[in-house]
Amino acid sequence: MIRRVKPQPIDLSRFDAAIVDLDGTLVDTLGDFVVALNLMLRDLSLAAVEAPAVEAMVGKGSEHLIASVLRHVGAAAALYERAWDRYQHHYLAINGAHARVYEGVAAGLSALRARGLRLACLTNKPTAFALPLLAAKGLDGYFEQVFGGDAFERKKPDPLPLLKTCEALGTLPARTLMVGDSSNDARAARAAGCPVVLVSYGYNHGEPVRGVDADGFVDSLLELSAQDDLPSSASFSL
Ligand SMILES: O=C(O)COP(=O)(O)O
Ligand SMILES: [Mg+2]
Repeated sequence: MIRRVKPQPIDLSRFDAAIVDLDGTLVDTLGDFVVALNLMLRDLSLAAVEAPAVEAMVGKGSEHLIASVLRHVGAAAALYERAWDRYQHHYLAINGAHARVYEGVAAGLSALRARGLRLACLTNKPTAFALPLLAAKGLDGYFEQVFGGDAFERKKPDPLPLLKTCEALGTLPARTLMVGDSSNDARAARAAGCPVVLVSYGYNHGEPVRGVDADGFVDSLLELSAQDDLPSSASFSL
């Protein structure tokens, strides 16, 4: 049976804070990933990868991405250390050059702040990649806290990073909304006890995002922050 959720505005007054994912939610970084990975592969004399294959591998951190790409091109896992070194070098050099902020992000973050929500950015990307990217895209000023995939012992979909981010914000998980683009974000949020809304335009490991167990879906962050006059595609069960 198809369960139809009557579209209704999310009640943002239920929340004190929002934790926002980076890749696939704030910034479309697929171009950066593809360019840095192909420079890495070239240094290792390996075949190049195409964007659709990379898109399905993004979201579980750089270690997972590099190991997946090496497997994808049929390279030996023993090349991992050298690959990681070359990847880091190239990614830091091009960080943000082939990436763009999604529509509605700046306005949506401003609106969430104006509604009194405190904001943290929580990504599986290394912190050393995340901080300069947010700054280069003019998004750093919105967030009180920024945590990368190396900030805690475990990454999303483990709940630990969300629980630690709530702790840093001083907010209760039940009053902290997770905003992401993938099942990784949703699983971490569910396990942490944070309500979760997913954007419809991200990566979600190459799978349709609306099949993920989440409390709602939006087509932009601006849509999330707009309580009135929601387009019909927005649906929430919160
Ligand atoms: O795996 C990554 O590097 C990106 O992860 P994110 O979607 O958590 O920002
Ligand atoms: Mg993401």
